[in-house]
Amino acid sequence: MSIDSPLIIALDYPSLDAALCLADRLDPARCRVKVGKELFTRSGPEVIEALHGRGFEVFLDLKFHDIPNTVAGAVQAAAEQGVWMVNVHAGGGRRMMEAARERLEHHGLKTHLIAVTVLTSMEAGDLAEVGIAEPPASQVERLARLAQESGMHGVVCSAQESSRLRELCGEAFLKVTPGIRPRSAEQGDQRRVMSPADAMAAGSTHLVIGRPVTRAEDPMAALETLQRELTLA
Ligand SMILES: O=c1ccn([C@@H]2O[C@H](COP(=O)(O)O)[C@@H](O)[C@H]2O)c(=O)[nH]1
Repeated sequence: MSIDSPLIIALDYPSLDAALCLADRLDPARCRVKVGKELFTRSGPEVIEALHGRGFEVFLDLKFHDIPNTVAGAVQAAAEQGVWMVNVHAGGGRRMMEAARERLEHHGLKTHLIAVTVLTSMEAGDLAEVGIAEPPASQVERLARLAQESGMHGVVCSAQESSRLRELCGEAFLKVTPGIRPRSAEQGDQRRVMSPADAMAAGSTHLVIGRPVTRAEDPMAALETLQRELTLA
């Protein structure tokens, strides 16, 4: 199935049952779902099968970052499970990203392959502490350019960088943006945030939303409000 919605709901739950409990209330024609490190580490490939069985397109967000051969193998394993999207860290460098892309091409695997630039939880001080003097926006641009040259289909960035990346990398280059916060929502550990409507206006192609929906008192009502705000309802 191929859907138009930009929404990707992050199923950050500590068990398969909890994740499927929300998934069973979602409509796979109106959103995609994301499986991240916590859920995948607990449930393994079973969760992917269960979500596919319910008709969802799945973004497997494991942010691979290792030597090129290891990352290529991991990306191949993800793609062979039929996920819609998988990601690596752009900081792993050109050879790592190229090895991942070439492996998918070699096996005719059509999974979207994207690269994480700078985590949306990071701000300038965090980058400085790990030896990066550039502000987040410049580091994101540098890594997005490298990701595009290495054949990635897009990047994970914050929506604050989407409009600049639209100019730099073009409309078709995917800008998958977590750190989405409706105005009333708590920021939590996120630092480079934006509201859903502003993120779309800025050029994000996909919005990743976790806690504002999954931790809401009424997750389905929170999602409805979001869809109405984006005129997707
Ligand atoms: O830079 C990044 C990359 C990935 N994420 C993931 O997105 C969701 C966001 O969840 P919220 O609850 O809406 O904050 C989460 O799964 C992260 O692992 C990110 O936030 N930033």
